[in-house]
Amino acid sequence: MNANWDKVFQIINKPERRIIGLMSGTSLDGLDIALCAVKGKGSDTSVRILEFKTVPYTDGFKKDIKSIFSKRDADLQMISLMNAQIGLVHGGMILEAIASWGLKPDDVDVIASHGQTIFHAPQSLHGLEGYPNATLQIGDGDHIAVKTGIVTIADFRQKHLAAGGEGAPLAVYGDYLLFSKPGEDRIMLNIGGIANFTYLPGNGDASKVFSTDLGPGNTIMDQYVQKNYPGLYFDKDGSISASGTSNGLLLDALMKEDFLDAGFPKTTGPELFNLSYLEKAQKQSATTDLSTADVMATLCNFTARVIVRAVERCFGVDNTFSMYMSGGGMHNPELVRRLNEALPGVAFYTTASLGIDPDAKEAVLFAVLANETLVGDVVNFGDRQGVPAVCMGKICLPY
Ligand SMILES: Nc1ncnc2c1ncn2[C@@H]1O[C@H](COP(=O)(O)OP(=O)(O)OP(=O)(O)O)[C@@H](O)[C@H]1O
Ligand SMILES: CC(=O)N[C@H]1[C@@H]2OC[C@@H](O2)[C@@H](O)[C@@H]1O[C@H](C)C(=O)O
Repeated sequence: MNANWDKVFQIINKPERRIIGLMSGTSLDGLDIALCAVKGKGSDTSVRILEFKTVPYTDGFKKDIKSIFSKRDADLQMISLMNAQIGLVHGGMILEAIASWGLKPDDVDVIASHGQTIFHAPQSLHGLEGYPNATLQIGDGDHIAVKTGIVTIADFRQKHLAAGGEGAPLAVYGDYLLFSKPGEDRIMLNIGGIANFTYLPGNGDASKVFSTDLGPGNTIMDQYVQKNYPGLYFDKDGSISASGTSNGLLLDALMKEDFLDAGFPKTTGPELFNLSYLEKAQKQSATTDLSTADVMATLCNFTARVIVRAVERCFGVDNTFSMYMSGGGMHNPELVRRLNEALPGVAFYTTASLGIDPDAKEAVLFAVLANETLVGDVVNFGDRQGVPAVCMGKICLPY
């Protein structure tokens, strides 16, 4: 038997696995690295975060990724180069993180790598008849495995697509396993570049659990700040949006989009929600002369409205569920204020109160997915559309 498999079997047979979960999302701000101690499988999974850090991307690296990100006419050579480059850069960041924690690569059993999404194309977005749902994450797993010497599980979304899903949101699997609680209806809201949530009914009925993208997120706000406030990457603490006034006409135009009215589950990305989307809405509503602060206030309100509309669609006016937030948007007080105001009576928490650092949550979820691939039984949600019963990821061996 190839010695690599011996290593994999040893990992499978351990009572507790040390898994590094990685996430580098649509905000392109950096790589989240969560070293997790994972025990058990399925609903008996337990996770302790041993270490966590976000390693910021350099400006040059951001620029390289942006040159091929969410663009239909990206340079094929650059995509090929970046597939290897992202793997190498992530591998280097992981080695540095491991050393900074006083550990060695041998102390880590597995890396669970999301990679960098560069294009998300569900049928609902590309609209091309006869073509499947598609999504593309680059940052090759073999490069990470060889550079670090650690077994790497990567490229999780392709199996989800192959089994009939849209390749996202994958949060549903980990959220269900880690955070379901008998007697409490929960919404696990992640506000990253794109906002999404998982609904976890308190009666534990797996056939009702789902996870869905909602719309933006921070993505349009981030893109607008980067264009109009040179030197800034995002609206830190919501100070720009708090200084402006939300414009009703522009907000109405932004809310007019079929995706926002489509049923759950659904997925999207910056391929739809971008500065062209904003410009179109500004033209339609004759609000092209708004101040940048007012545009930011409206965009912040837009994100809040998108989330609130989806929550209301799920629960009507019944506000007896609890909301557990994660993702960078929960650090924006102006956005959270708007959510609190629009959803009175809803108990807002972050996943910190469930023992998981909200900034690490998505990285942790990939560690859980990798654990399931190694030792789990397939999580079955009743084979409904959008949540196929699959384990995911490709196993990349270090030598
Ligand atoms: N202090 C803060 N004030 C306002 N916004 C913040 C703050 N901290 C983070 N953010 C927002 O959060 C974003 C990063 O969020 P996060 O890392 O969760 O996104 P992501 O994982 O890249 O996206 P996705 O989940 O869509 O893939 C930043 O770009 C910024 O918009
Ligand atoms: C294609 C893709 O990378 N989608 C991401 C993105 O970021 C948030 C939202 O859009 C979500 O659908 C997904 O990530 C999370 C981790 C998920 O799959 O659950």
